[in-house]
Amino acid sequence: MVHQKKRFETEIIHTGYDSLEEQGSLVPPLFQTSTFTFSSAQEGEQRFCGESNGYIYSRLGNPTVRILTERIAALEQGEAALAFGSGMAAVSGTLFHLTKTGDHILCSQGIYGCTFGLLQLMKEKHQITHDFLSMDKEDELRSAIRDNTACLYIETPINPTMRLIDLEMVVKVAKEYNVPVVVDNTFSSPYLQQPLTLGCDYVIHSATKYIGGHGDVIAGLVIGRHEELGKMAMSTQKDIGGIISPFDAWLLLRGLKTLPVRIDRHCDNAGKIAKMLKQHLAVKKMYFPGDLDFPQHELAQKQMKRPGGMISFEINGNKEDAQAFLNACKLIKIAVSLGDAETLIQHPATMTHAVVPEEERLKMGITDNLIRLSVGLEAWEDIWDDLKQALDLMTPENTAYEMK
Ligand code: MET
Repeated sequence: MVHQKKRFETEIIHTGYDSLEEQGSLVPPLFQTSTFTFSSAQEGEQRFCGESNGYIYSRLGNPTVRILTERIAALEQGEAALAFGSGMAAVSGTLFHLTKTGDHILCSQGIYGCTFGLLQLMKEKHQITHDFLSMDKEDELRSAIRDNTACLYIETPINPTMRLIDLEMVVKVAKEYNVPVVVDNTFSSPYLQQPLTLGCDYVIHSATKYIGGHGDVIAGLVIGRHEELGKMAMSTQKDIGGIISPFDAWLLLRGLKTLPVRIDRHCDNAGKIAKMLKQHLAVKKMYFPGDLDFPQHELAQKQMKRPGGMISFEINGNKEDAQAFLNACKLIKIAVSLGDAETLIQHPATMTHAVVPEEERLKMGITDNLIRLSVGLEAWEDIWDDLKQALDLMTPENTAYEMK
């Protein structure tokens, strides 16, 4: 199919698929098959040695997965994409692709707990070391890049503190040293932020979150240059095998179609909830890029189309108070993950970032009273009513302890 570039909201529905090539089926077919038959032994031989094009086996390629990867590559404005069985398979695939024993990875000061765990593993097994850096000053960044730095690994917004990294600045410095920049774009989705257009080299998504959007898939995506991803496919997919299932790719294609509509609604709801949260006495600090007092509000406006649907906040009190607050929520579900229709709330210190040692966790800004909220698609008034009744229990006259 000749691909003529259209606007984001159109590409997300049409790219990579022509219904007339599939008997008019409006929706891309689900090729739920492990293997593909050859018309002859010779054809099998030709496919294995690359002399003829065609599918062989779903670990090496699948038509439903191909539509997904072509579509996400177009949305992130990359040349190619790979789909993995989880966000962490996408992270580990990318980092294993970019590093060798003895290398160094420079990370944003704050990364998802399991990514932190992966870096520990890479250090123990392959002597691949890492450092964390706020990356808010050019000179500090220059001094932190070493001869053996294999890549910069960045989350922005950072899970769960919502701190941002100025990608334009980071790319400028990284290019001086010829170091690739990898960005986990999960919190924004390609609708709000497209790091490759700023010169970053790889974008990663936990597609489990906003891209799937319905809480029914675990998957990951990597977008980047054709040549590099081709090599990554040969190692991390052909040989290590962390691929997505065709059904999960099909579910992601289904979820993806409504991404712009969903994200706009997530953003609308989050903006309203943030305004209310900020005024509540039980809320000590709030971290939301759309808040005028958010220290990086200007950067958010420069780098992101809208501030997103994630809010973190500290409540007055300690870990037990934070847990009591979560327990008092009724409509809002206590769960990790994010980007679903349902509003989800979680306690990073004991859940998503529980594996990070306390000292490191505090350096990342994850205190015991920090709470992360993934604002869902419900009526914002109902989300707020639920938060308010739980927060009201935390005010001095009516403390969490009375609830217990
Ligand atoms: C297994 S814990 C977390 C899942 C997900 N990455 C989150 O941040 O919520």
